[in-house]
Amino acid sequence: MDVRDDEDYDEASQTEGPGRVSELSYGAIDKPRIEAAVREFLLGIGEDPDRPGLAGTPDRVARACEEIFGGTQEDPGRYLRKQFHEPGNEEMVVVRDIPFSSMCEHHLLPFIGKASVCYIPRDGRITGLSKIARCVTGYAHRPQLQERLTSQIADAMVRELDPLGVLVGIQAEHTCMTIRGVRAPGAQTVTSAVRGVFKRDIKTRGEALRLLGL
Ligand SMILES: Nc1nc2c(ncn2[C@@H]2O[C@H](COP(=O)(O)OP(=O)(O)OP(=O)(O)O)[C@@H](O)[C@H]2O)c(=O)[nH]1
Ligand SMILES: [Zn+2]
Repeated sequence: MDVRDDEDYDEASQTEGPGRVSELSYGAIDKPRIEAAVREFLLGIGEDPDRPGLAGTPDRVARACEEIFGGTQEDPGRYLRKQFHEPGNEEMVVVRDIPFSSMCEHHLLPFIGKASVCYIPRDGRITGLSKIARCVTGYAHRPQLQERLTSQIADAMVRELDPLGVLVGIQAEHTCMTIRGVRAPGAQTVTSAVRGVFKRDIKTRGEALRLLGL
């Protein structure tokens, strides 16, 4: 069985329900199982899964799931291990407005937005800029909560780079709040995760928030 290797994986929140552990292979996409479930789902909403328009749908959804949830067994923090050394550089780095889409774990509906990551390297220990965006995308490829996504990115930065500080901000629109339920289109959820010097130093945090446009 594949076991997720990221340290901050919140096992406690994943243990609800009967017989889960024996049935689960974290991060493995079992396409036949998804196809069977989609067929059941179509029956559940009163559709005929064999009508021509829907005949290919279970396969399509299974392939879409590979794109949306694929790679969840890998640690997205691994991207940050591509590092460079600029001795003495302890200046703020900001990668702003990284677009992402993720799936809300409560409704399995997308939430879509932008993530911004700001950090201050410790003695010039920096990572490739694209690796920060890859890390965001990696954590987004799971059933998620926006708050958890935000913290996981910040914690991966701390773990892999040991920076002086990290601030992650995410702004997203949750379709579970727009196309159903409360139906509040346009409502934006903003979350932040603050680590290290940004936690202690209000002036530095203010500068970071300004650069992040938050
Ligand atoms: N904190 C947080 N809540 C989320 C996120 N995504 C969805 N939710 C919320 O999860 C909650 C689930 O509430 P429930 O009462 O169990 O579900 P529900 O009956 O479908 O709730 P409504 O959406 O209010 O109709 C809702 O308030 C959602 O808005 C997220 O990323 N973070
Ligand atoms: Zn939701």
